[in-house]
Amino acid sequence: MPSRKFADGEVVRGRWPGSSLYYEVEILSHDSTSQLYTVKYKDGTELELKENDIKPLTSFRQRKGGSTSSSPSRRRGSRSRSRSRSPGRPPKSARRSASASHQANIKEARREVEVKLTPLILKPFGNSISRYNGEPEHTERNDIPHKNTQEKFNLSQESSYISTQYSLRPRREEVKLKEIDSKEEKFIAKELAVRTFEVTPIRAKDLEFGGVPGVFLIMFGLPVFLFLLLLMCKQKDPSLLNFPPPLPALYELWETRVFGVYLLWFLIQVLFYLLPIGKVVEGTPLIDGRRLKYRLNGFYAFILTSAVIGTSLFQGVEFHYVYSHFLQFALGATVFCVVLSVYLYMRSLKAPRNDLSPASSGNAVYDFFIGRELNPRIGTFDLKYFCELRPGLIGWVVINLVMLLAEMKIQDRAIPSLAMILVNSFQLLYVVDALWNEEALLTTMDIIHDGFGFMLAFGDLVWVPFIYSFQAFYLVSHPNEVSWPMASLIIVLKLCGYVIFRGANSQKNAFRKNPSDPKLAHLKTIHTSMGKHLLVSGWWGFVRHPNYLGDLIMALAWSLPCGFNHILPYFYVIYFTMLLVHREARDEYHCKKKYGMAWEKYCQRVPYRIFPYIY
Ligand SMILES: NC(=O)c1ccc[n+]([C@@H]2O[C@H](COP(=O)([O-])OP(=O)(O)OC[C@H]3O[C@@H](n4cnc5c(N)ncnc54)[C@H](OP(=O)(O)O)[C@@H]3O)[C@@H](O)[C@H]2O)c1
Ligand SMILES: CC(C)CCC[C@@H](C)[C@H]1CC[C@H]2C3=C(CC[C@]12C)[C@@]1(C)CC[C@H](O)C(C)(C)[C@@H]1CC3
Repeated sequence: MPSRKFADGEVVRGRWPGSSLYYEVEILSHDSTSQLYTVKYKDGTELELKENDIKPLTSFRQRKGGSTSSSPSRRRGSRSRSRSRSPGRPPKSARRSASASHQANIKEARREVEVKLTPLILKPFGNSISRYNGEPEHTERNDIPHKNTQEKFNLSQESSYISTQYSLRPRREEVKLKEIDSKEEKFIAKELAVRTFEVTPIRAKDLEFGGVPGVFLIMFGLPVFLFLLLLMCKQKDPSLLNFPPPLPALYELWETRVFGVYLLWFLIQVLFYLLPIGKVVEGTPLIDGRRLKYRLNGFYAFILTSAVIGTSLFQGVEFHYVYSHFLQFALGATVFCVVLSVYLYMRSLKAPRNDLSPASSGNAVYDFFIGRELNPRIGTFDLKYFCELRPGLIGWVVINLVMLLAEMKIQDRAIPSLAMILVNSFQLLYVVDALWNEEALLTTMDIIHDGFGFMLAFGDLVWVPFIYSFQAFYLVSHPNEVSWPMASLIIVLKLCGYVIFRGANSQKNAFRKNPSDPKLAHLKTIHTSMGKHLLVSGWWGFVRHPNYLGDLIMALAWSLPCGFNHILPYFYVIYFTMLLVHREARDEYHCKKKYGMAWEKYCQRVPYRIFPYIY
């Protein structure tokens, strides 16, 4: 068995990829198969390095003491020392007086290479999406310091040791600036991509959702909970104090015809997804710098689905069938999701390492849940992207319509209740908004970070359509008359939530797409060592997740039309608060890792996460 040279926790010097600079790093772990060390730089960046790229601290001290090593770096070091009058070099005395480790690093870097910093033009990518179908590309002008300006080698505290916005190169290399700039642009872009999306093996303590026992519980608990909830809601008195009804036997719930209808629905959505209509855009760069292409036709799929549903209604298709077999549909969707998850896991075993999700861990149970492969595709058909917005989200609106029709039939109404109209129109607005702004999905954690496994398959295909339609389902058997003044208040609440939700999401998306957008010129930002900026005023200066706040206010407005007789219709608000608090914590963890000190500065300036003055 090959032995390892460095132990976990050891502080050593790690080479910054692509450069000859070494920085102080801590060894986090070692993968005996790939022979790679996972190391952590002082700014929080975690990378995998080969043993050759790691040096013990002592080897540097030796050279400092005037060893006669003839290594290339050493040679460069002596060259640089001979140029003691270089403007980039501080006087000797200043160098000698430095005692802090940060200073030592800077000195070490100076010995390694005589460097010249050339600010680079970085095309906006990170979370921005570039169009490739003929539309002009925006450049991140706000982020671009003046080109060709030579700056002193000055490593700011915030960027810890190296700001990836700058390139470092030996002065002796006499290459034309233009050539270097274009080469560096490519290198830095690739390096940034790697830095952001590097797949680092996750240690057991880093597993999210309570690790293996947690995800095991979620996978078995959630489907059971879903059926209990639906059964409770069907009861005459859906009080929590009542005993939950017993779960029916599986054979009672399984209906092949229902499953056939579900498959038909799924295939229709696949067909709409494959239609060559709508703009094609590129997603965020993957670990290897590639960008996948996505067709944005979700809104068209929604229009076409509405046309199909409208025609079917006109033809007299019995939509009540969905209501009367609601549990059977939920089971059909769950079975489909389990089969899909098994397929996704099996195919991921053959996927190349670069295609794996940064969230995957190497543990089979955990990876089955979180998803091993980041973007499973069959040809150009992207399974995760498709499932995230189409069958479940559009299905939710169709189920709401089914509930509206069921209410009229069961309660013998000529028109639906005001409560049902409010719930239907609020949630319709939410879904249409998501489909209209489909492009924004490409920058979410689900697409960039999480794999496609049971979590998203179940969330997208079962949880969203069958739980998010819960208020409408509740109103079918538990009517609630809403007065007009009350309805007006609820509408105002919904609109407030929507303005915050849409305002925050649009502001961030517009900023990420083009930080020099004149409409955003009034906003304050802070610079990060990744080269990107963070908004610290406007919606994002109010709380750190204003979009979650808006979403939660809207969630409350969806439940209020159900009245106050039972807590059950408020289940969505409770669950959603838990989901977003947990999601916020996950995002915070990733941002801290990505942006280091800059994120901490942002947290100081904007101390509340979701609820101002509360949390
Ligand atoms: N209905 C549901 O069940 C449900 C579930 C989940 C989410 N959602 C909704 O989906 C939407 C998207 O949510 P999301 O969870 O994907 O997260 P998000 O809040 O849209 O995005 C978080 C990302 O935004 C960037 N960011 C954070 N602070 C910033 C700042 N001050 N300035 C600029 N960029 C900043 C960071 O990424 P970069 O810096 O890399 O750009 C961060 O990782 C939200 O509106 C949410 O409410 C709904
Ligand atoms: C453990 C499980 C119950 C967790 C299930 C989580 C999912 C239900 C959510 C995870 C990501 C969510 C999401 C939306 C819906 C709910 C999820 C699939 C979303 C499609 C809702 C509309 C938004 O506008 C959105 C497109 C930004 C959003 C994307 C994320």
